[in-house]
Amino acid sequence: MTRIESVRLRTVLDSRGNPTVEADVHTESGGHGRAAAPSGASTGEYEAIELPAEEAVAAAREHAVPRLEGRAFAADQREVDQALHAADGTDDFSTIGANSAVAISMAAAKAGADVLGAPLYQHLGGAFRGRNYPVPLGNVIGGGEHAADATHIQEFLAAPVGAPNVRDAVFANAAVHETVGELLTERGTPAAKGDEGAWAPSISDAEAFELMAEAVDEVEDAFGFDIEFGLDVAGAELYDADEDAYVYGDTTRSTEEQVEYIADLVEEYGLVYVEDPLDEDDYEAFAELTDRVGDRTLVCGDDLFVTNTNRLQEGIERGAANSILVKPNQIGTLSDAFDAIELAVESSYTPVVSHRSGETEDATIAHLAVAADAPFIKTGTVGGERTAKLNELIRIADEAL
Ligand SMILES: C=C(OP(=O)(O)O)C(=O)O
Ligand SMILES: [Mg+2]
Repeated sequence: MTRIESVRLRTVLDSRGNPTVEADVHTESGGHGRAAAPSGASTGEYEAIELPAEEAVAAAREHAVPRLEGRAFAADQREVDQALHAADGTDDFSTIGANSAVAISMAAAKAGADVLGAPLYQHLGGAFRGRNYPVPLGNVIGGGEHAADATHIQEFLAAPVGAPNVRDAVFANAAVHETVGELLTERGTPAAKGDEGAWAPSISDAEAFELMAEAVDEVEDAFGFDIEFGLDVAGAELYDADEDAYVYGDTTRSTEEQVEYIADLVEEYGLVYVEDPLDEDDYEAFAELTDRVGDRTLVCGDDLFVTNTNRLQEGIERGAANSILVKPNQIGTLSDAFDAIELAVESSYTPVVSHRSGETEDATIAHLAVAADAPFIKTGTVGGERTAKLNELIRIADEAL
């Protein structure tokens, strides 16, 4: 019933104005799914390979499409994703590109859901999913690789952990974003926005912490529920291997000092979430920090784990973290992303489903988070490619798909 009739690939615009891969999957029974690959800027060294979009399209047309058309069934996600792996023949999707793979994988899932007449989250997660919603982590102030001349820490993330429902949580994050904008105006600090729509003022990290604390308190009072905040440090971008130190402009910190610094920040600001506080190769320092603060905060591996079960397994064995960021395009298929989530949950690691800095209007990750019962989703705060996911979460909760 869901046999794939055609897979069409093209390049479309992403939010940075770069070309990215879009896939259309049609089934013989008339089902249709469309999905587009996102793209990172602060990418992890161990991610699956994103090829230049046109190259990825050409390679997938040659190697993957013939294995899918007339052969694979869209509703059999494992079969589709195994066909993508077989077509690629490498362990990092360097033949067809993880960008082609993930676009086809997600489009097939949507085509399968279309034929079955089920919302995507239910097709992926089953009948018992759709009652829990992830808390959105909202990027409010940012710099690093996402904006020039802004904070060293890549993302300051509002975390409305006390929100009674997903809609209130989404609006609370937007309110924190707006409040930070007002506070910046009051201080006479001009601010453009970075790649994910977060404010990107030329201020110190210390000032950003002050602003976050003030804005979160204000919005917490207005909304009447608990709002905390967290960080994506993107430590691999700060780490300089030659100096063996974390470089924050004129300030450098040794690994020991970095662990101390982050532990102090967790204490001082009650951070509920710290992503990539250390370099992507340093399981040991991750473990040291997790040992110190893992009972109070999520220590999340993004570049550390790259949604890869082998790297996650190593992290679990070494006690490196207690949370994993899940980005389907880091690993190339929805099946691989689900495997990472399942291994995480079995090992009491909290999965956090995430967007990339380069995005499209594709909202698959909203469905993935609900399907997998992920407690958190990181998908920005404002801006059309970010609200595409946030509004989809609101629609899922409203059963208005
Ligand atoms: C979303 C992120 O940024 P990018 O997509 O640039 O890796 C991140 O680092 O978590
Ligand atoms: Mg990150």
